[in-house]
Amino acid sequence: MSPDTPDHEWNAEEWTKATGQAATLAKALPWLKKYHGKVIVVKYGGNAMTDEALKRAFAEDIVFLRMAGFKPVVVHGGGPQINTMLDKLGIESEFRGGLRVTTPETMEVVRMVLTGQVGRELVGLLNQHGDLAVGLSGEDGGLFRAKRTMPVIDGVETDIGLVGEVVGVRPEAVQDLIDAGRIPVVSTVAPDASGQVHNVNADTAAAALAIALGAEKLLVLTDVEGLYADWPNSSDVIGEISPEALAELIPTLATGMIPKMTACLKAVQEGVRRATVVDGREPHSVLLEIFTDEGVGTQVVPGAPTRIRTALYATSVDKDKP
Ligand SMILES: Nc1ncnc2c1ncn2[C@@H]1O[C@H](COP(=O)(O)OP(=O)(O)O)[C@@H](O)[C@H]1O
Ligand SMILES: CC(=O)N[C@@H](CCC(=O)OP(=O)(O)O)C(=O)O
Repeated sequence: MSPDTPDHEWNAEEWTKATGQAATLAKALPWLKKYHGKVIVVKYGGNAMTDEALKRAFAEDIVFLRMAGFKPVVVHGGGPQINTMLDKLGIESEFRGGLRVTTPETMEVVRMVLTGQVGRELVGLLNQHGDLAVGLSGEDGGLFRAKRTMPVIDGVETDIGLVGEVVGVRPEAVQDLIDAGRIPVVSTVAPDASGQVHNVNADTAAAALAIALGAEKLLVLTDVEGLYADWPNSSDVIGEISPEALAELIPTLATGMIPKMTACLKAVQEGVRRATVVDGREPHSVLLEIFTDEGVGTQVVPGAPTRIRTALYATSVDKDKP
């Protein structure tokens, strides 16, 4: 049934369903009160955005949050989509320390795919629910200022090309959209002081924006259940962890989890109340995370003792959920 369905006689099944829905809505009240008017930055990851049904569910969640009085801001990645385009063009690409080695040629593709393809698609999906989304990139309105980064890989500072870290944020353009009731959708290419555009990991950019906006929460979608305590040997998930304990763990992490957890750590260290990594393969994972006590994924919260739980899915360390 929808708001447009004409009134009619209930049957027993419909009545049970409707009372269940009313109970679910009533249970959401504490979270609606907690987050009403608050900014939540949601980082939508490349691997969690390759399935059509998941994409539509994500768009519904974000529009739901906005309609419920929250202020969601979407920062998107697009690693898999960049890989596909680089493959088509016959350009080789490698990752070091979870970051893409970015030549000037690769940079052109990154910018085209993130801002011209992935961002556009996301805006289109969100706008099927009422034209609230507006896309912008780190180049717009001086949103991000990047500085070339030299990550430490195996103990050595390494040149990986046009890869930047965010050293400055002017959140006004995003704040204006929020104030106008819109949903900003941000892609994460960013110029340095000379105007040279750099490739910025989307988790890193999402954290920088969450800090600059004074967000209540940073929510990062990924393609695993959370941060595994002993990846890839066990599927035990860290449910909750303090920034101090996470800082100790980061040097032991691998691949994409390095920038992701570093971003969560920085966000919480710099004023975001909590940062959570959730499984974007789960439909409606954003609503699940926000409207449940139990919590899903891995939360970084100041003062939290490390809490480890067994995985919800038996084969979590595999990429594919059963
Ligand atoms: N301790 C860990 N816990 C969970 N995943 C880990 C861990 N260490 C490395 N990984 C890897 O990091 C990946 C997530 O990073 P990435 O692929 O960059 O995510 P996304 O594309 O969603 O931004 C996981 O799929 C997993 O292969
Ligand atoms: C420097 C760097 O690695 N940039 C990323 C930017 C996109 C991104 O972060 O996408 P996901 O969130 O989907 O991984 C890249 O080129 O893939």
